[in-house]
Amino acid sequence: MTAISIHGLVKNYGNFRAIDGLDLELRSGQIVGLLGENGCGKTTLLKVLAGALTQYEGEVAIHGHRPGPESKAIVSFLPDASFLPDSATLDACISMYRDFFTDFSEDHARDLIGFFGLESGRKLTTLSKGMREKAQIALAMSRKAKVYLLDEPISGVDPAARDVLLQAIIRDLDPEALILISTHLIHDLEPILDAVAFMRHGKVLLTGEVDDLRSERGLSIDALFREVYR
Ligand SMILES: Nc1ncnc2c1ncn2[C@@H]1O[C@H](COP(=O)(O)OP(=O)(O)OP(=O)(O)O)[C@@H](O)[C@H]1O
Repeated sequence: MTAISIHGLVKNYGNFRAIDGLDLELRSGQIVGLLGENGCGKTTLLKVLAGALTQYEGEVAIHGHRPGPESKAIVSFLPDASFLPDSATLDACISMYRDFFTDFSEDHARDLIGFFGLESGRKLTTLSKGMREKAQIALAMSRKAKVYLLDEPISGVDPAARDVLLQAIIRDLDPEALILISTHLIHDLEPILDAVAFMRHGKVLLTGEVDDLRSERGLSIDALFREVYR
């Protein structure tokens, strides 16, 4: 089933074209890595899909809905910048999510927060970057969404903890959900990815299932990335 369908997407910031006629079709039930160099448009694309950027041209559909209230109800978006109020405790953040999102499971969030070793009474200001990322992931993944858009979710997490964190992301995941995850940490993400979309200059350069790409090219996705962008 098609989860995301994009045709001819163009997004300009003033005179600068950040997304330049992008086409992409992604089906449900897979974890897709959105990969590409700095500034190629990954965050911009995720923001359009999340409904956070509304001025664009082209066709964008998420389970048949243009980005807007109906799509936001089924999309869990984890932006790259911190979006939670600094002075709030994790308990307060959990309450906010409970109030905002009918598909949010407080039990699941508390379970993940405990699993990550975070105390829910702590204020966000007292958390390190990596701890904060873990908290944000716990909240975003505790919605029963159809589509998860995760923008660089583990960039601040230490290498030893990344694996555990990734396993926690996919634990209890609805097999019909789509996760689109932008990252530069390809080597770390590769074990959980089903497919990838490589971007360059606001377009999709290459897409495919990771197993197909690895056998066709005889390279890991990490090595393929280095070759493509050399
Ligand atoms: N608000 C903005 N105003 C003007 N230009 C912007 C704005 N946001 C992004 N851009 C430009 O659009 C292009 C795409 O940016 P974007 O953040 O989508 O890239 P990215 O692929 O996520 O990069 P990175 O890997 O560094 O996070 C960049 O050239 C960036 O400078």
